[in-house]
Amino acid sequence: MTMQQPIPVPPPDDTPAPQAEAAARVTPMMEQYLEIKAAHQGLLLFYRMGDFYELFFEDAEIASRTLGIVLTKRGKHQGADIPMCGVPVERAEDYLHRLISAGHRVAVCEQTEDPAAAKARGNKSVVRRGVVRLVTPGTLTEDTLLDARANNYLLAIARARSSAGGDRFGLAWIDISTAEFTVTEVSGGELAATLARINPNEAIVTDALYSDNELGQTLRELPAVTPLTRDVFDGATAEKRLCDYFAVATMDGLAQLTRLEATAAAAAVTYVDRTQVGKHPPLSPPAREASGATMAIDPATRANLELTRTLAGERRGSLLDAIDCTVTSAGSRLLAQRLAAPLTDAPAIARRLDGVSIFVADSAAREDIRSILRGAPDMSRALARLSVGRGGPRDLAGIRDGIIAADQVLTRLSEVDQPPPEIAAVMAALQRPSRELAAEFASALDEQLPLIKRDGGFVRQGYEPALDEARNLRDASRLVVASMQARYADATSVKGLKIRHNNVLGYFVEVTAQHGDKLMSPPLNATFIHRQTLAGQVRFTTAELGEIEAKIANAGDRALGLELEIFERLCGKALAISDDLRAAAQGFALLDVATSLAKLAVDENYVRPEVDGSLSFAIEAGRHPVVEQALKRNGEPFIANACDLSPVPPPYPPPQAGEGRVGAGQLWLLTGPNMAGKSTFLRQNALIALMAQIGSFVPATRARIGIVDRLFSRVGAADDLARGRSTFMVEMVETAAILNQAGERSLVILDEIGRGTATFDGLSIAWAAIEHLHENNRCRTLFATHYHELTALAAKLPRMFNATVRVKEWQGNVVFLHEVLPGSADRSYGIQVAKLAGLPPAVITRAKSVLSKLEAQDRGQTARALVDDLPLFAVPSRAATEAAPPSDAELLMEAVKALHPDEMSPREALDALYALKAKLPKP
Ligand SMILES: Nc1ncnc2c1ncn2[C@@H]1O[C@H](COP(=O)(O)OP(=O)(O)OP(=O)(O)O)[C@@H](O)[C@H]1O
Repeated sequence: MTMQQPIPVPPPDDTPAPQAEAAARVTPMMEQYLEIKAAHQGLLLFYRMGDFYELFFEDAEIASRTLGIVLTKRGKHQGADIPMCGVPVERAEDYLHRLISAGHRVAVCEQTEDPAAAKARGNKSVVRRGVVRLVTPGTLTEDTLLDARANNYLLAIARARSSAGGDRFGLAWIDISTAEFTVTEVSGGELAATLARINPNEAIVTDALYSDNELGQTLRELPAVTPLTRDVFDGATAEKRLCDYFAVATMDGLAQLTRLEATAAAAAVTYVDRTQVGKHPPLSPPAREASGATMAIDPATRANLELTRTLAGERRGSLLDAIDCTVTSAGSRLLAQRLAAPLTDAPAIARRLDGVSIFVADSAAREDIRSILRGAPDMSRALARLSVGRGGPRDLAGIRDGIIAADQVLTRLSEVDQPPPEIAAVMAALQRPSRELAAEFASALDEQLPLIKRDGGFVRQGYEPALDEARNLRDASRLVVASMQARYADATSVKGLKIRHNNVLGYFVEVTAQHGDKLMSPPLNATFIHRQTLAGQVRFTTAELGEIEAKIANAGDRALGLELEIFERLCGKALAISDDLRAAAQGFALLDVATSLAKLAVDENYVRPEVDGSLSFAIEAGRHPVVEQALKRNGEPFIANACDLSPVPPPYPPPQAGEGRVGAGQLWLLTGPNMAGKSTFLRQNALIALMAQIGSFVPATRARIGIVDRLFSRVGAADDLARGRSTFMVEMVETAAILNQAGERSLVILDEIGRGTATFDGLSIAWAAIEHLHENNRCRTLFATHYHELTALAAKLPRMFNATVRVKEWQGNVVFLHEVLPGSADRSYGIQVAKLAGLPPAVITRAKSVLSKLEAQDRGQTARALVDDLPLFAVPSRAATEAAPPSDAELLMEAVKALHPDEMSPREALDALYALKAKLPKP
């Protein structure tokens, strides 16, 4: 989070001492600067001076540090040098980009009158200047400043304090580059997960909220937070401000908002208005998001699962990167949005899946549509730029090409047999934009278009007779200049005589120095009027040249004026149908996502998941989407594994005394050696659930998933020193969140909790956490651990099952098979993995001898003895004795009971015998 300190502004009635008076005198320009700066505290002021934006005082210091540009001085203020630095206007976007990325906000101040006009008012007059725009991270529209594949959200957060406890928050987020506008209301407990999902580039809050201690931590997670005065968040005027923005008498027809949502929405539009200084970017009416409509995923889980970024902050290696086969930036943005907010409504998910299925089945349609979309422009961002006056001729062409592409897509889609509702809706959206508009744009715009409209040259010959006439005149006059040059060369007998043009002299005659005198002497000096002598050349003008110059300038100005008029006219026509154009753009994005997910499903061999209202979680031959792709690149296979956390249908397992609640999902305890693939297995199941609920096919041969409403993960461990938390503290904070919040519909994955502390503390915490998850949270859970002692709990907890990842030992080395099977691991093979990692042989030998001594003391027995004694392991809802760990004899009995000799191969029977023997207490 970045904020700036205001620069020192002199007190208005500062009366300087006589001797200091001269030094303290403020120049008129500095006076103007300070006045503008005072009105834009907290922003860097880009103050236009000729071809540069200059920054002064602390702004200059910040900019020179951030941009690595030279810090100079200009004059004095109150006796001290004024630090200054500048950026050239034509490269301003590049510098803006870097400042915004560093979290700064910038006020762009332009000269609003011609310097000549200022001069006319008097010699000391300063050119009038005004701020034309505030550039802030959340309100960008320029392509160069935006990431094409990500949304750029501005988020307003409004809080309602509740005396009954439990604050509520209204959230409104806008992407002005695409006109999206969404609102929702959440509780304090849901705030962090919702902010992580929206992932805004800038948030606005009241001053009070900004300095609120409780919220400080949550806000600091955001890239930029801007505090604003209370009036922006005034609930009483919210409705009116929204109505003003949308130019309606009442908001009822556009959206039904709660007061808190309206407050946040009004704050957001007020800020947009302020930053665009009078321009009014069109926004879609606020779409209200129902609470619980999306899977809640807290920030830690998002980070741990590496959904859109890896833990190292890269897009490459994230789930999004692995599944993103989109061909347009709008499609890529939509996919990222969906991944951030998986749905919880089974029918809505099924509709998305229908849209994907059709293109899985029809490869020809899929590829044809993808190739049309590949060439289609980003219409929504073109439209947004046009609406705030920052568009260029290529944006108009973007609208034209978008409509043409819509026609091509429609033609191709009409061949698809029985399009499902989602695709039918896309087709309806693509019909909307006016075809006449595309035809008109096609006849108006040239083939090759400049980026900016300023210099003209984008209207097609033949589109407007008046323009053609002005251009002809301009061009004909240029021809006249060419013939004049020939004539002058003849008349003066100076072959090398040239007529040239520059911005200072306009058109002029140029000869080399040796011919200069000739033209300055009679009779030629009657025609040639000397203007300038340079080292090698002498320059002249003539009366005739002056006349022709005026003609060319007039015709050129007229042509340019006409072109700009045409631009505005076309722009107005596009904006008049902006709703239709945005609907079509959204249609493209939807189609891109559907066809790209279909391509992914086909290329990667994914299956359509069955998503329903049950509590099932049954995955057959599941794979990790990211690890599988990485292994594939190296030509290695990924070993698929099943996972079933579905409620166990009675009568299995054998009913427990007093235990009538077998309806909830299972808890799998996964043990296995290091490097066996436990984390991969845990994550892959979470990712499969997530992919299913965004409406994607999944890496498995079959998947049945009962809607997951919250996803929790505690995997990996990292210090959070910035927040002053150790690895273990981070682990416990995240575990606490899970134990406090997970419900029956949640999916929880926990990897090695307790490992960050002393063995017995860790084991105890893990033990108690499993009991709590099983008895109180009753959620579908995957729990990986190296504490093999925990497997004993399976005998007591009816919905807990042990699973292990198989390895083979071969010639003293460990071979990873990555197969997940029922059962438990007998050891961790940590030393073998350490050997693989290249620890010195002496260390390995020593570790082995220490291990065998420790094993002789049997840590498990000690633990169990401790466990028997401790009331800690009693679950509140059950009798303490029920949760007590079983004795060795009980363990053996359980293991024998679990054997089904008739279903075993001789090999499996032999393995089972060895496993039983391993369970015998060590002498
Ligand atoms: N199913 C699989 N098929 C193929 N390779 C796999 C599979 N699962 C894991 N791997 C490979 O094994 C490596 C280690 O996996 P993972 O990190 O999941 O192990 P782990 O059991 O969690 O280890 P540790 O206990 O040391 O954290 C992965 O980087 C991956 O390359």
